[in-house]
Amino acid sequence: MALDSMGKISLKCFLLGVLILAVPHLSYVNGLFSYVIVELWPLVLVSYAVGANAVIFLLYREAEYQVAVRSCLLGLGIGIGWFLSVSSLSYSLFGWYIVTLSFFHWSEYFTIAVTNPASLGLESFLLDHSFAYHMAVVGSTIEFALEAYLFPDLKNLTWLPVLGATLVLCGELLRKAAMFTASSNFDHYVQSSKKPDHQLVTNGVYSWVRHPSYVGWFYWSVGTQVMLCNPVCLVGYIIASWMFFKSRIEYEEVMLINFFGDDYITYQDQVGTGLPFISGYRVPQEEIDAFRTFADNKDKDT
Ligand SMILES: C[S@@+](CC[C@H](N)C(=O)[O-])C[C@H]1O[C@@H](n2cnc3c(N)ncnc32)[C@H](O)[C@@H]1O
Repeated sequence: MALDSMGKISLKCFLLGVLILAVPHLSYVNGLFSYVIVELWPLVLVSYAVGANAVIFLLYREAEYQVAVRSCLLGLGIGIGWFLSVSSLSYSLFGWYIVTLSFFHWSEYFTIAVTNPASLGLESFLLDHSFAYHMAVVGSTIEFALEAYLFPDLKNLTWLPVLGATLVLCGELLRKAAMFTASSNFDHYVQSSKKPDHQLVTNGVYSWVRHPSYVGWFYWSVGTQVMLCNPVCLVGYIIASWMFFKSRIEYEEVMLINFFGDDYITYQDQVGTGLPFISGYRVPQEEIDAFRTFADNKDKDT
């Protein structure tokens, strides 16, 4: 798997953004420079962010610039989230949330750049996923801010955020493992017509569950709300994500049955979807029996 030029630009600009983490360490330098860093550190961080974006503006044009600026901002998100998480007790969980979101969106783009560059586009960042997704992020931010103000003790728990972070990490790992396993067969858009090279994947994490990337994303999104100790959004996220993946899996499986026929139906019999109370699209048993009898007879005739 070779990394194409957009993937390289994305990686470089993301790292340029993440490098903001090094800025406080410059305070070890003696003299006036050190004084500026220690006393005026918010200004120094803003200057770094502006400087990094100016470099990108000078280096890249058009499509490359669009990828570069998004990657850099997501890298800066990692740094800013980290600073927030270590500098303020009541807002430290929100800092982790920013780190989590920034890494997720950048790594979606980068993983597609590595595994399926033919389908790579700006939308691979999944930043414009849907209006509902944006509302979910805004809703969780508002709930966190309100509860941090009204019930600060709720945001000072330790075991719940650790549980949430574990869910986020496991969900992220499972999703990325699915993307690497399915490779060029994985597309952010559900395909409605079969590409000539589209193959059915049933190995690796696809032998554990039929929809590993959705299972990963489901637990990742629920994990973010556990991590934030957001009870209202936790319930909302479970219901909304479950409904979203239920309808998406049913639609996707109709397409997959069209593409792969009996091979996919056999796969469905052997492996579950991986999401609770979601069984996917099932062809009625009589139709499967009729089809298999027809296929057997056809084999005997030839
Ligand atoms: C966003 S990916 C999600 C894949 C899968 N549902 C999962 O959760 O890992 C959607 C694309 O993957 C393809 N796809 C889903 N399952 C597949 C499989 N087992 N083998 C090959 N392609 C698959 C679909 O055709 C669709 O275009």
